[in-house]
Amino acid sequence: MSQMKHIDSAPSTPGKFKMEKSPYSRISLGGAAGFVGTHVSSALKRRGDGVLGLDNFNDYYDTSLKRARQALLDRTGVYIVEGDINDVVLLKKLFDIVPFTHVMHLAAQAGVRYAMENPSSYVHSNIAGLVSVLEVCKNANPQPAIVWASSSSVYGLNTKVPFSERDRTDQPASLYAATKKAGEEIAHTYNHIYGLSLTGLRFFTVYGPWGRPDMAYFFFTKDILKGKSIPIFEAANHGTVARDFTYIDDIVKGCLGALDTAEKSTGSGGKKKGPAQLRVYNLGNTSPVPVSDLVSILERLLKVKAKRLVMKLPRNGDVQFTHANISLAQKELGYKPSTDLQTGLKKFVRWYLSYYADGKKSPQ
Ligand SMILES: NC(=O)c1ccc[n+]([C@@H]2O[C@H](COP(=O)([O-])OP(=O)(O)OC[C@H]3O[C@@H](n4cnc5c(N)ncnc54)[C@H](O)[C@@H]3O)[C@@H](O)[C@H]2O)c1
Ligand SMILES: O=C(O)[C@H]1O[C@H](OP(=O)(O)OP(=O)(O)OC[C@H]2O[C@@H](n3ccc(=O)[nH]c3=O)[C@H](O)[C@@H]2O)[C@H](O)[C@@H](O)[C@@H]1O
Repeated sequence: MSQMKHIDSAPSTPGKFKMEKSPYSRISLGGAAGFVGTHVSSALKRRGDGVLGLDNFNDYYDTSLKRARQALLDRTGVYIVEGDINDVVLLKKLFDIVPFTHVMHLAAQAGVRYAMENPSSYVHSNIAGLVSVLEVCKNANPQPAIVWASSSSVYGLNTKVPFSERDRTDQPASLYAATKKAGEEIAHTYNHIYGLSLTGLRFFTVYGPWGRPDMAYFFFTKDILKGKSIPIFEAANHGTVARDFTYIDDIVKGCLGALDTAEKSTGSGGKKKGPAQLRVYNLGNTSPVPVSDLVSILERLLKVKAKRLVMKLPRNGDVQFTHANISLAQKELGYKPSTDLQTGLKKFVRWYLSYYADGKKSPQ
């Protein structure tokens, strides 16, 4: 019942919620109050697309940050309906109000290590939730094109780098990775049986302003400023632990490229032009940086020396090294990341210091 109350409060006519500006798209954005969702929603809105957000505002991390992102989006004209992607009645109602041309599906239980604490939240959002979204999309007329977030974690224990889309993804190191891999297989099924157009994006460790407090660059910043020690994982084989850290603005461009090149399905009554798209792309940065170097950059930007606690990489779902081959996304989506880690972290730190400056908010 409470879900219905939320949707009843969604505007059903254009106003703040403008959806009808042809030739622009009408986009349903799941996970809009999340880190990536906030940036993608506002970029879409800025260029004239209609966006309706959906988010359940769960408390995996500080909900006040999600509410602050919501307030930011509200000012740009993006409305977020509060509800769960597993609520099929709610989803159908949204599709009745708006004939969406595209679905940008970013809602998920993110985070690699938390999967050991709360495995069922991953099954709920990343498997059951994805199926709910696809069930509703399959029955919608017209059928929307779907772009959704997979993850670099699907490469799992594969050590052949850089990872390209054709490489093996059958050795996930975490339950999170397994649910993202399952999502890719589920996408295959809905494309095969129902002709849904589906594009999966394997993001590589995204960072930037309005980011996620559970991610290392974010809580390292908080703890360095507090003078607390930070655990830096070192591989048992003494090899480098590194990530292909990717700045949020580059990821946004990749998402928009994927939406713009996604082929719309024709819906139940229409004639299909041919087999619907089923695509998957790496969205990374091509230059992995050791985690210890990330800490050095933060030290310089914050002008505080970190208390480093170097420890053996625990078996906690983390993989040792990620590196994206992005040539496919470059060719087909026009994806061209342009922000290096130093520049991107500078923007993050500037945001962090100003966001928490007034002392009324504190990072949790
Ligand atoms: N940030 C990264 O480094 C990264 C890397 C690879 C993949 N991804 C994927 O990209 C997507 C966005 O990630 P993010 O970093 O913005 O994470 P996020 O946690 O900030 O955003 C996800 C949003 O989805 C919402 N949500 C979760 N379960 C929901 C449900 N059942 N119903 C409705 N809303 C729900 C959450 O409240 C949250 O606001 C996720 O699918 C994530 O797995 C992120
Ligand atoms: O690219 C991806 O697919 C994944 O990127 C991130 O996962 P991760 O790369 O593990 O990001 P962090 O949790 O921020 O960790 C970054 C690095 O810091 C290291 N780390 C983390 C925590 C810590 O206490 N110490 C430490 O050294 C990790 O081992 C890792 O190498 C996101 O959290 C996932 O949601 C996402 O799916």
